[in-house]
Amino acid sequence: MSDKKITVSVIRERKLAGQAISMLTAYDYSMAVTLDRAGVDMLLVGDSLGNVVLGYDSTLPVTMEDMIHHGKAVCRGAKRALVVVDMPFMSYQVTVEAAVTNAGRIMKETGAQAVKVEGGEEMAEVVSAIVRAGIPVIAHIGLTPQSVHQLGGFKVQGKSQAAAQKLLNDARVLEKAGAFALVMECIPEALAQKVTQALQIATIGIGAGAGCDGQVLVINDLLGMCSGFTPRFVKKYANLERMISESVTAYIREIGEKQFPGPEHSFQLAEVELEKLY
Ligand SMILES: Nc1nc(=O)c2c([nH]1)NC[C@@H]1CN(c3ccc(C(=O)N[C@@H](CCC(=O)O)C(=O)O)cc3)CN21
Ligand SMILES: CC(C)C(=O)C(=O)O
Ligand SMILES: [Mg+2]
Repeated sequence: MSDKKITVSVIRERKLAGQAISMLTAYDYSMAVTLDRAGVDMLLVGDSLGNVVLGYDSTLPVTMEDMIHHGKAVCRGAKRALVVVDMPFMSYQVTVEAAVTNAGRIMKETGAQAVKVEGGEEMAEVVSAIVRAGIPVIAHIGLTPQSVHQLGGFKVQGKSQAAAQKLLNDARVLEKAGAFALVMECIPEALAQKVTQALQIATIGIGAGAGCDGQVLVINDLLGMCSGFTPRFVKKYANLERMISESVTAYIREIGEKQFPGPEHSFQLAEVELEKLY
């Protein structure tokens, strides 16, 4: 594996070559370093940090300052992976001008290579304006968590013929608007496959089946570090919560038993110096 920086052109070439694309969320420096070294292609500073890092029950309270703060940390750790920062709720929905200004702030202040925005055809103008400013954009359709109250909950999208047709149309319009990739969240596998075949740009699925050009997951879900969040699309590759809990329990016990710190963790004073003390 080459350690050259992944660019938007590399992602385009991967789609054409039929080579799978891997993406994971990261919210801090040490996780970014670890995932980057493991070879993940793209790191998403997701607004899911609202849930996972900040403890909100949705992504709606997340601010530009939150995204920039965590985006900077991730960019410092990502040598090879392409870093994408989610635009937070209300940073791009009010006016096209504000959307471009905020996308520009994210690029200037974090060093990310792209931004991501949620929404279908209604976001085409925003996407093309940001792209015109020279900023690569990933679009995001299907279950768009910033619209959870309009969607009426976290439910699979595109299940009726009309809803599926709208998503296919949204995808085509967003490609035309200049998005270089498309995240599809919680939609039927056959629909995601149809969209993937219809587009020249890469599709990245989360709960959208194996027919996408790539996959994304929230890192805490994959590692088993977010108790209680178990939608169908999550595969737990580890149980870090248990490992952390067992490690900390051992630490507490060893403190009580004077097992920690041992001599190897402590600094010694020469006997002659000790004798001089009065
Ligand atoms: N830890 C975490 N992981 C995520 O993937 C994630 C977040 N947080 N926060 C922001 C959004 C919210 N997301 C969610 C939240 C809930 C479901 C969910 O309950 N899905 C059901 C659908 C059930 C149905 O309609 O049949 C599922 O079982 O997958 C899906 C995505 C995805 N994002
Ligand atoms: C789930 C992914 C696609 C996302 O938008 C996030 O983590 O915020
Ligand atoms: Mg998001």
